[in-house]
Amino acid sequence: QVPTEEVHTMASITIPSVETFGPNFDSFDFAPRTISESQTVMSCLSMFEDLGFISRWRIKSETLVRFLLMVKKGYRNPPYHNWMHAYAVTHFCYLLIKNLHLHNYLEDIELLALFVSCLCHDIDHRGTTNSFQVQSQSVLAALYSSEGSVMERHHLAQSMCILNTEGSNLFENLSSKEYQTVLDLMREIILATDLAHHLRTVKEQEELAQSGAYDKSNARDKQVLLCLLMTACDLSDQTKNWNNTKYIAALVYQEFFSQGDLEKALGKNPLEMMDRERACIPELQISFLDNIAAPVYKILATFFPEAETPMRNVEENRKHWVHIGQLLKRHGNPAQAMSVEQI
Ligand SMILES: COc1ccc(Cl)c(-c2nnc3c(C)nc4ccc(C(=O)NCC(C)C)cc4n23)c1
Ligand SMILES: [Mg+2]
Ligand SMILES: [Zn+2]
Repeated sequence: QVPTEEVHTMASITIPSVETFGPNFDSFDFAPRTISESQTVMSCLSMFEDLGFISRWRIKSETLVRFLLMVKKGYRNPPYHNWMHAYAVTHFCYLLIKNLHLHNYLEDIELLALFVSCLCHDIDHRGTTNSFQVQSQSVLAALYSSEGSVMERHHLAQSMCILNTEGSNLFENLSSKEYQTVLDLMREIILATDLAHHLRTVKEQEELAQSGAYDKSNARDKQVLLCLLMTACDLSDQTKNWNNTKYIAALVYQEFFSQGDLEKALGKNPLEMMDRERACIPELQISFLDNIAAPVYKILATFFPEAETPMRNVEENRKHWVHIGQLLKRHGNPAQAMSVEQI
């Protein structure tokens, strides 16, 4: 259900080279959110082409364009979990494949599944958490709460719907065995984007990285690596410049505080990080970096020395939050929650 003329126009053009979108488009320091939203679908075409996916998997350009437009349309517009988040996450996956020579660690079909999962991983997100689905007894909770990872199961279901729609099935020219494999991989990868799942597997990721005994023929090793790479893509806004990090925090807390407002209206007590009256953003972000984001990029850099830049940038961003926190203590009333505009 995307306009046919738009599909034909975009499918008929020659796909621009990635350099069109910036000289260092393939460097870890490139911030994908500097690409305007109107250019994102075209630049996804360029990434598919540049990664060799179009010829390797015999993807028809009309099908690819329709798939990308359907995925983009599948995202709603909450402050953070919108199409631009999916685009930024997908761009980081492109950087990983280009800069870390992942072909020595993973099969081609696993890289395809990872890249497509990045595009789809948060589709139809409502800007609220899994626990909010259960608390508010949403339709999605009714469908999926018995298995957990409520939102992630919904993102997966929406992705499968698009792939099952005539004309937007990216994998139409894969063999039936390849087709089954890529869908199984997308299921694992998208379900792994639940932070609760990540927190259960991060220890294993660390041990595998430190052991130096990664074995490409070991299915579990490849699964653990894929989960690490997916989370590294999902949190990659933390690996860019301070301006980007500051902007992302404003978006994330707009989303969190809106959920907190809803929870108060429902007579529930929100978590401190969702309560605009209580949250101290610098403090919360320092603990998010320390407990969740920084370890991911440390482990990534342990696996891949070429991934040092993202790790260093996260450390840099933490220093900025410490500085902001000090300013707030010295000049602001510590009890007064910093408004997101003040960041
Ligand atoms: C990978 O999956 C997700 C899902 C949802 C979100 Cl919002 C994020 C995410 N992406 N950027 C951020 C930033 C800048 N700060 C965050 C602060 C807290 C949390 C959070 O969920 N804390 C709960 C605790 C039980 C882990 C998530 C944050 N986050 C990632
Ligand atoms: Mg998600
Ligand atoms: Zn995400």
